[in-house]
Amino acid sequence: MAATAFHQATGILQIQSHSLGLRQEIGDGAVRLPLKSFKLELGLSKRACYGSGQRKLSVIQASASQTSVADPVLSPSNKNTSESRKKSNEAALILIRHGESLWNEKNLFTGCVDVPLTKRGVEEAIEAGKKISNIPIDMIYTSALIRAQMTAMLAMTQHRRRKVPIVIHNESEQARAWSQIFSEDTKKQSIPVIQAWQLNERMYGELQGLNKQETADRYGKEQVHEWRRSYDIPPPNGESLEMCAERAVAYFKGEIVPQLLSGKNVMIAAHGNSLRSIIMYLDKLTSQEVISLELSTGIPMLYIFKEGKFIRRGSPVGPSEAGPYAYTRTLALYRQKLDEMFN
Ligand SMILES: O=C(O)[C@@H](CO)OP(=O)(O)O
Repeated sequence: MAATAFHQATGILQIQSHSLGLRQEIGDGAVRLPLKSFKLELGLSKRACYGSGQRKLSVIQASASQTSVADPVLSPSNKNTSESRKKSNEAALILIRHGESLWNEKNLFTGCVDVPLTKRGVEEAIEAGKKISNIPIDMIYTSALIRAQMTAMLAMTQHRRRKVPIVIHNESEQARAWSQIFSEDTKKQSIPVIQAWQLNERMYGELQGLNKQETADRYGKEQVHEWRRSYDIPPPNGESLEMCAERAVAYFKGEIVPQLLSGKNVMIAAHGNSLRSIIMYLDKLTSQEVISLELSTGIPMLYIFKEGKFIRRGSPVGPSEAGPYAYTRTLALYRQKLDEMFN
């Protein structure tokens, strides 16, 4: 459980947390792994160490001179939306690993095999959506795989802003032409969803479809752990985390960072390993540190992009978003507006 207090005057949100939603995995059975020393300080990107112990996180609010997030909900009648977007000096980045898939449930190596969610995975995605229902989202990126796409769409059913996520089809001229929208107002009430294979799960090579436990029994626990978690050792004919990072992080830098720079708030729904590679980049983890980075299914993580830096805001642990997130002033204002408009 997490205890929080938000002080309106100072804008300081304190979280007392046992866990930050990262976990240690045995097969695909999740065991939560509280962080040993995880510091959140604005302006500093801290390395995460993983171990046990209770943490008290104090997140100091950004300066009061910040302007609003890029969403007309903050200024429905304001004609200067683009101007405020230009001035906006922060953007939210949500990362979410897909909910449980049918092969997670069966403890099979999945990789790029396109397997849908279980009922539990559907529920995880909906719960995740509740946790981020007050965070602004202007663009959604998913992998090309259905488990990530289902997760994003199910999560968005819970968003209070009620914008419509719309999959962008750029795969051919015809697809582009046939999916055009002819109303600017309708466009404003929608969120583009971009599907990118570069965000796919790491290609697991000849392990795809094999049972994780049986593979460990056959090749030894250590060998399988090396294939699954090391940075640069690929599974047979598959991608190492390093190879996965070459495409996922390149895509993140080339396509997603420019959106954040323009003030857009972004959600990425992807996979254990494509997200591990992105988090390794965001948190500046070493190839040793990334070995112990494990992500739970369906747990959204929030970063703030500000002045070219990614600041981790913690991760949800409670049943709602009230505890997990250290809102910045901008996010708190966005939420307040949603309260005023939709309550
Ligand atoms: O099977 C997979 O594709 C992944 C994620 O479920 O497995 P691992 O935990 O080994 O990264």
